[in-house]
Amino acid sequence: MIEPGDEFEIVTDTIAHGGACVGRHEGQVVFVRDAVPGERLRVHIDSMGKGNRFAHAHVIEVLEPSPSRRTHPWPEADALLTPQPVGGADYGHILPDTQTRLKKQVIAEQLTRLGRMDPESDLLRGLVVDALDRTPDGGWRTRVHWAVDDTGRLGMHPYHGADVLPVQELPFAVEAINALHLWEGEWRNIQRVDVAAPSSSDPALVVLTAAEGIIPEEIVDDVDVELATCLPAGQEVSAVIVPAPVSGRQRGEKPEPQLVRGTSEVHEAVTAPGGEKLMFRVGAGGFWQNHAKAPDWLMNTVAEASGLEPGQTAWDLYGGAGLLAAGLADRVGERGTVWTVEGSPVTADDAAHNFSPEGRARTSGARDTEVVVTRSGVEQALRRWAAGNGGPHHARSRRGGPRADVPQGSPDVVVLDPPRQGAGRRVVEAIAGAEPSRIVYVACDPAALGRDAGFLRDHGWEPTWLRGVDMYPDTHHVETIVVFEKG
Ligand SMILES: C[S@@+](CC[C@H](N)C(=O)[O-])C[C@H]1O[C@@H](n2cnc3c(N)ncnc32)[C@H](O)[C@@H]1O
Repeated sequence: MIEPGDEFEIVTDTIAHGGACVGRHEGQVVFVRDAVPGERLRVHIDSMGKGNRFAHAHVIEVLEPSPSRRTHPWPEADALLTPQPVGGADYGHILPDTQTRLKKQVIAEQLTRLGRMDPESDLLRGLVVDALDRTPDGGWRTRVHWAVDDTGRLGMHPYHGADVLPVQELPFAVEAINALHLWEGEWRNIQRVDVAAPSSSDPALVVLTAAEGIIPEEIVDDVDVELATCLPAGQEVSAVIVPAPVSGRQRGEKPEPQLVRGTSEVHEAVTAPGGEKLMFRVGAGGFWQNHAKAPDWLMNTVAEASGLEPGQTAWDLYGGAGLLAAGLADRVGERGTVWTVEGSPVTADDAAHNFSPEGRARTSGARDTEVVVTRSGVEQALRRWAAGNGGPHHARSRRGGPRADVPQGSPDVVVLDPPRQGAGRRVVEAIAGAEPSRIVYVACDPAALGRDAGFLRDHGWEPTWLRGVDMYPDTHHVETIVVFEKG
């Protein structure tokens, strides 16, 4: 029987969802971090899983390396160099082509195991995972964050740990982020530092989250001095301090965010399907895709996968600042309708702005497209839609007319792009109940996708198109797009 603290040799077999490799020791399954399939390793058992049925381990020594192993490009994240590697690059020790191949295996495995798809189906056998290029500076991430330690220095957390380990330059970040040298500051009274480096000519936006009990207004001057210490001469930046998040139980007025320099938003430039340049406003803390090349790829791929025709109606659930909605609006044109639903107040406000007359997220073919932006949880919005469209909670607005915040009529296509936990049974069933002809599921977690694919298949929806995209290099994360059609 394996116990925490045990050390032994093991040969790793396959890759598992979540980044670890699977091996066996005396008949028991062991999930080994920092490994590559097919390696002989010496491992240390860190913990046992549910009912002691499996164990979690990390590598102490590589006895026979895989030909796909490389020196980790980031020493602070290299498990062979440090006992507490920082998170955020758990595939860094694997050659890039092998990373993509392993991600393909994980998608296929989750769609088979949880989605009950046939592993021998043409779709799974022909699965392609595209890899997005990095920017010329070698980075890819346009959104990063650091934790702050007790002395005000920037750092990152280790895998599943609360410590803050000092970290300076981030090798995966685009140059515009590392150029700020923020690690040279002492960020007292700050608990977290986020940076957004936009694709437009706007300067990067630094969002500093105040420590618990600190009022942003009182530390504006300190933060400004610290910025002056770090930034190279002539380096422009925007910076805003936001208050510490409040838990549901805390009462009283929340302190206001305080602008320190520049503006509290950035603009993101994206190339639409016909080649036009669109611009999206993204406010401080608002959602935007992380990989510099992801917005173009996603907008274009999803628009095409939707198969939408002029005059049709599309739903864009978990819509963010309207990235995918803009591509859908371009396809349905001036007689069509797009309904986009977003739960975060900042991001929903960005979407509303982006499709307003002042916004710049419409292609020339979508100037008059009806784009309805609803700030709401998706589940609640779908309930309101059902109530206004003869569903189980059929109802009119309080004034007696149709409900203003949801469109009338059924969708032709539903696109959904939920966060990691996926959409879940209730949302999936509500979408199926709206009877679109096509559902396009954009997933950042293959296991949640597999589970939701299983729900859709229970209702007679079958995957008809599938594509992966490796837009999180050096991590185990991967994006998958699946088109489902009825029957
Ligand atoms: C993966 S992002 C996709 C955003 C957008 N499609 C894009 O590509 O930019 C998911 C979005 O869903 C929002 N969100 C998360 N849970 C939600 C919920 N239950 N209801 C509505 N929106 C939600 C998040 O704020 C985030 O903007």
